[in-house]
Amino acid sequence: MQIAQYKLQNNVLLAPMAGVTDRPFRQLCHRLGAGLVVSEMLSSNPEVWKSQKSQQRMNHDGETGIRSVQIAGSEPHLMAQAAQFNVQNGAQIIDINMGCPAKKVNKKLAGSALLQYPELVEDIIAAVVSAVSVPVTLKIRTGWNTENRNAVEIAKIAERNGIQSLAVHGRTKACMYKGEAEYDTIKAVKQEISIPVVANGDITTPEKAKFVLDYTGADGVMIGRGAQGNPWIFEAINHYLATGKQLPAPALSEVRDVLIEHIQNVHQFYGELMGARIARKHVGWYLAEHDSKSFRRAFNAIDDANHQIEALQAFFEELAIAQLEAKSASVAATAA
Ligand SMILES: Cc1cc2nc3c(=O)[nH]c(=O)nc-3n(C[C@H](O)[C@H](O)[C@H](O)COP(=O)(O)O)c2cc1C
Repeated sequence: MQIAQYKLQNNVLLAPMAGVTDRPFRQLCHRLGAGLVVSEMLSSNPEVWKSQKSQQRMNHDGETGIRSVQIAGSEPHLMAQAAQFNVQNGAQIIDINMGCPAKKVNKKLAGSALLQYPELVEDIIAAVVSAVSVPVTLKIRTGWNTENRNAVEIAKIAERNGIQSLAVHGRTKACMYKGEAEYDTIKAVKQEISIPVVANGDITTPEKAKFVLDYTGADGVMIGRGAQGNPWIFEAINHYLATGKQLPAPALSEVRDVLIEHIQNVHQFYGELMGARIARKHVGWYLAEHDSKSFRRAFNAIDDANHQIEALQAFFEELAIAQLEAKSASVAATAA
């Protein structure tokens, strides 16, 4: 997939997720095969740029891969200013958020609330596109609610105002995250515009990614929650799309090494205190599928990097021993 001058390394993208796709996680997903990673959203309100959270979100020092930065807001001139500011700060793509359903965002008429106002959508896109020389992409939902599913109208506005790629989450704002994503609207969008279309929503397996690509004709897929604690999903999908075959799940030792490297990077980037909090979230996601409730409870009480790493090492050692014991018990049972 090509976004203006940028040829992506593949068509499986990481979705922006505030509170999840922090810089260390994005870098990890990029290293493990995501075709493009998009930053968590940044408000267009310059008053909040000085906050520690915004400063960290704006820090691109040493970031590898194409730096796509998402902005959210509702006033065209502020959105244009935010786009310029982020480009000066290192953004190589500006992504506009018209998909977020959060009350806090929607009550300021930003995120998916904008879908109710196509004229304002056009003004924002035109202002941002003319303010920067880098490609501008857009992320939307299928509409505000079922009665107003206007993704095709918004897509046409986006294309004629210079948007270079459009990601569509197959739910309306009213759906929030309930029910299942639908892909008919994404298919209709793809048929009506010629810029790249990226399908998003409930893609959590390689088979689902293939189904959605085939069904919608989209140019790429975007993975959100399916990547939480599972940065291997990009490689798994890419491999399946290329060969029709499944990759084996990562070995326990690989999960351990990647998770520990990730947690070290989180501490390095965010510092001890905030790092410990962010690390807890990610560890919870990585270990959700293991029998780890009591470990996670204990882990959540640890607040320094070294002890967090030591605890993870001990957890994986125990898990490896338990797996070996289970294997030899099953071999013994078969032999008996
Ligand atoms: C915790 C969380 C935070 C999110 N933050 C953003 C955001 O900052 N910007 C955005 O455009 N979408 C955001 N989204 C929406 C996702 O990008 C994506 O569209 C949605 O999760 C559906 O994809 P999925 O089913 O693969 O998760 C967020 C979703 C979640 C679950």
